[in-house]
Amino acid sequence: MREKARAALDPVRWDFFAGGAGEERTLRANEQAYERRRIVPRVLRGTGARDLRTTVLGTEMAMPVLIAPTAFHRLAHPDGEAGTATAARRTGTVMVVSMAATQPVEEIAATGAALWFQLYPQPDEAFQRYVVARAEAAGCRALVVTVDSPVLGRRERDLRNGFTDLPAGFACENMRDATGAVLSIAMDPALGWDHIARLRESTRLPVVLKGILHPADAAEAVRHGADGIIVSNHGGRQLDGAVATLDALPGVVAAAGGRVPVLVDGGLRRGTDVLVALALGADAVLLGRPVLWALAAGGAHGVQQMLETLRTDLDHTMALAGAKRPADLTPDLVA
Ligand SMILES: Cc1cc2nc3c(=O)[nH]c(=O)nc-3n(C[C@H](O)[C@H](O)[C@H](O)COP(=O)(O)O)c2cc1C
Ligand SMILES: O=C(O)C(=O)c1ccccc1
Repeated sequence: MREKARAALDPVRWDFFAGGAGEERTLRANEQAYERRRIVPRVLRGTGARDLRTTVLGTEMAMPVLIAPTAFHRLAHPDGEAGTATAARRTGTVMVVSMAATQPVEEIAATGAALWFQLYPQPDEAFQRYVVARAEAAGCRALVVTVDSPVLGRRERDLRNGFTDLPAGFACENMRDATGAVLSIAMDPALGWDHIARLRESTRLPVVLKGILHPADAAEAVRHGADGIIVSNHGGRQLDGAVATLDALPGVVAAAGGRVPVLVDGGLRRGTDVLVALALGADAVLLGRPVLWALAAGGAHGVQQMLETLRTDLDHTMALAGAKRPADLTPDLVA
């Protein structure tokens, strides 16, 4: 799928989707962390047919894999976010809609997919409440608040290519205010935990903080009312040199202490990667670039094919490792 996407995409768009911050050390480290791990399988456990279904914060899913929020799907394929959502609906996968989506959340929701909505915390809290209300009204079932972006990462490929904004004819459709004007996504290094506490009070939806790496921040997140945590370094697009997410996962899981679900993203490419992340304590994982590659390669159908392939791969890997359910995946299965 990645090679098909590379062939299909304009090189500037390829660089935007593929690239990371700085030297791309963290981007590479995310995948390498999975390559380092080895599975220690159990035998003769009579798993029979596996059952990959799971429920996270009240949302049921066919497998413990969600679609990570990624910007600008219409730059990958004309099917756009609605195409990704159609694939999610057909495979029973949850899609996290990006605040930087190029279609309105109402149109994405019209596909019938189970959606969560991602938000960059906005210093204009009245506008933030307006966006949250819109996501709620469209039927989104959780808010994912991205906390690793006090400023935008330095993506050197984009700087070289002069890629600074969406081309003409595209817009961040969920950044429109009540008058229909499109506002810019603000990133504000002045924001602190009090902002999260107020956001928590402004919605009945579960609030999941995305971009936690330090165990002390996992504890702070729980203390400030977060309902879930996503261990993420933004796919290596924010702080280059940040720890690989798989290496950060056990510390965050220990700090969360079972009080809230812990999810992880970054570098997962195979069923074995999902197995390893779950064994090391994740309740579910998210996929970023694999979805973009599949969308670029084949639109909604490509994303559906990728998700079905991953599901088959995870099911097969679990059979070989002696696991019937996600809950059977424990740390002793990873060397
Ligand atoms: C092209 C691109 C755009 C992204 N846009 C967003 C975004 O709008 N909001 C967000 O929270 N994360 C965004 N991310 C980060 C992803 O949600 C996720 O953390 C990351 O892609 C996971 O790593 P992976 O691509 O190796 O699977 C983006 C990532 C990529 C590659
Ligand atoms: O989050 C990102 O990585 C990203 O590329 C993006 C794009 C547009 C607006 C905000 C973030």
